[in-house]
Amino acid sequence: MLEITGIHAGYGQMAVLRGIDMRIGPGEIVALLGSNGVGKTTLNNVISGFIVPSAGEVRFDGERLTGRRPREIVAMGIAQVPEGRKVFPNLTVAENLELGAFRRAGARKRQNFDRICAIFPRLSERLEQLAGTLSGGEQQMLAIGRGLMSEPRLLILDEPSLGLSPLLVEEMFALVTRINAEGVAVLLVEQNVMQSLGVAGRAYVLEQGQLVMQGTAAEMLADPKLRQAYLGL
Ligand SMILES: Nc1ncnc2c1ncn2[C@@H]1O[C@H](COP(=O)(O)OP(=O)(O)OP(=O)(O)O)[C@@H](O)[C@H]1O
Repeated sequence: MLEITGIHAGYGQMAVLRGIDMRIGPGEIVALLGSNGVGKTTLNNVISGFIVPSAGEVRFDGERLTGRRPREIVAMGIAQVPEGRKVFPNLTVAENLELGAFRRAGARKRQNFDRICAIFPRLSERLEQLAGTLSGGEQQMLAIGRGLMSEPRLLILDEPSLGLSPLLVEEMFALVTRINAEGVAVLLVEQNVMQSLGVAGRAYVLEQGQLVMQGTAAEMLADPKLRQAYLGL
């Protein structure tokens, strides 16, 4: 479904991504693992159209995404939930969700709204609350809910577990599985290696702008290099 080929990208003179090849199939959960500053967010922004790569291309269902505007990419079926719970603090939960549905009207919008309330009961109990007064975990759920309002076939989650308490981290990963069970493919960008490999079918490891490891979650977990470098085992 998503095919990334030979992507090079950076900021000005600084090269960040140096030849990335990646595939995500329909209905998969794929984890993109790597420590701080290796280029994970940069790759997300290339997929979402916020950064134009200097070389390579991204295709979705065979159609070229590279060079398209972010809103066109959303309309094609890819939603990105950026790192850091970027909700509109002075709008209510319901209004934040509505904003995610800019390309849907009427009955479809209502259906999506109801579906998201069913996935996130915590949000459905707080629809009229200002988003800025939600807890950190609730804001993260709202950001994901807003992404789902555009009915994506691929949802990109950038560090959804960041800053959450251990219990909420568990809940977040369970939510990822639930969203995926509804047919949405997920690219899960995470530093939380163990839990990501618990829900993902496959994973890639990014180091200094290059993919250094890839395989099924089971292969990754059994790999001595990964265990040592990322799990300290
Ligand atoms: N707008 C920008 N201008 C210049 N450099 C940038 C910009 N955004 C990111 N960088 C740099 O690009 C490199 C990769 O950043 P990126 O945010 O992609 O990493 P990351 O793997 O997502 O890290 P983290 O897990 O810490 O979010 C870093 O060295 C960062 O400082």
